Amino acid sequence: MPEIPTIDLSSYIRPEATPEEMARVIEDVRNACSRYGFLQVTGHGVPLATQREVLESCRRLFDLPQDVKDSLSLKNNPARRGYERIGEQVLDAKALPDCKEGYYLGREVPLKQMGFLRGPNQWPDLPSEAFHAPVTEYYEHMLRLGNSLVKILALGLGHDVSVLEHFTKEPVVNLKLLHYPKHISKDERQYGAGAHTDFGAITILLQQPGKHGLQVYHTPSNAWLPVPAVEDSLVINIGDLVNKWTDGKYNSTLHRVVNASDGDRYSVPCFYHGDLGATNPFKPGDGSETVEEHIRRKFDISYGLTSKS
Ligand SMILES: O=C(O)CCC(=O)C(=O)O
Ligand SMILES: [Fe+2]
Repeated sequence: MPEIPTIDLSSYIRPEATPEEMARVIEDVRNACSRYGFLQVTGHGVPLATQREVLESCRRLFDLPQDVKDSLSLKNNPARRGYERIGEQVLDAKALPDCKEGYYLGREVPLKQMGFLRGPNQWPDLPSEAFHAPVTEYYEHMLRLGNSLVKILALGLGHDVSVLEHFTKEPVVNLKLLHYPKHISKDERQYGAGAHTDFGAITILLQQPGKHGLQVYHTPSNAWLPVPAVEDSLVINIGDLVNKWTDGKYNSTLHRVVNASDGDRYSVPCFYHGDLGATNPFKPGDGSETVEEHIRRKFDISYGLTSKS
């Protein structure tokens, strides 16, 4: 059975990395992206304590009373920051609504500049050290790692990193805190997250260690490959934007979640969408839609929203 590859990023990230070491990482990432659209990374520079704290923050948030969480709903927020109830998102229209609850947050943007995917966060009423501080710290690491990863991808495609100038100018990078309750449904159409591809450029996913459940579709073997939830490994996957921009050279691959653990499962995907006004950095002037147009269409469909609601 094929396996999603694991790549040690430290030989690219560390300051004393040699050009040969960096080239090796670029090549390994390129192969994983074209073969699977998915990889796991170690040596990514995100401290283990920061990973544990953000997962604890998930638990604290989702343990709040339902009415408190509902008062933070993303549906009332034009920036689409905030809370999604269990069953509110339908990632696979052929399956039942997702058995997960979620919470979006991103860069703090002043209210007067609020627009789709940009604006102030909706912070729950929890002490800073229990939520705001650890989540913000994790977010800063995601920004840094995301910026490195998009460079690695561009280099692997044979481009100079300067092609990313507009795309990385003011990138929309959003975290989603997720909670999957214990899977009890006997209905085979019920998933934690229905089969989908991610909308944006790349996703960096933290899974709660030992809480397996993520499965990736592998076309050549017509099989769903499990991506084990290994401590200190982050899952990276290609989203639809990069798939489209590279004509499928880097694949956005179908994946889904069934909480395989005996209890709650928490995870934290980070969606690196890029600058909302950017178009294809690898083929400038190809007439492709902007990042904003692309994401808005996919996002709104999955929540049954129209752009105005
Ligand atoms: O929770 C996971 O492991 C994956 C979540 C996911 O695929 C998503 O939110 O797009
Ligand atoms: Fe996903």
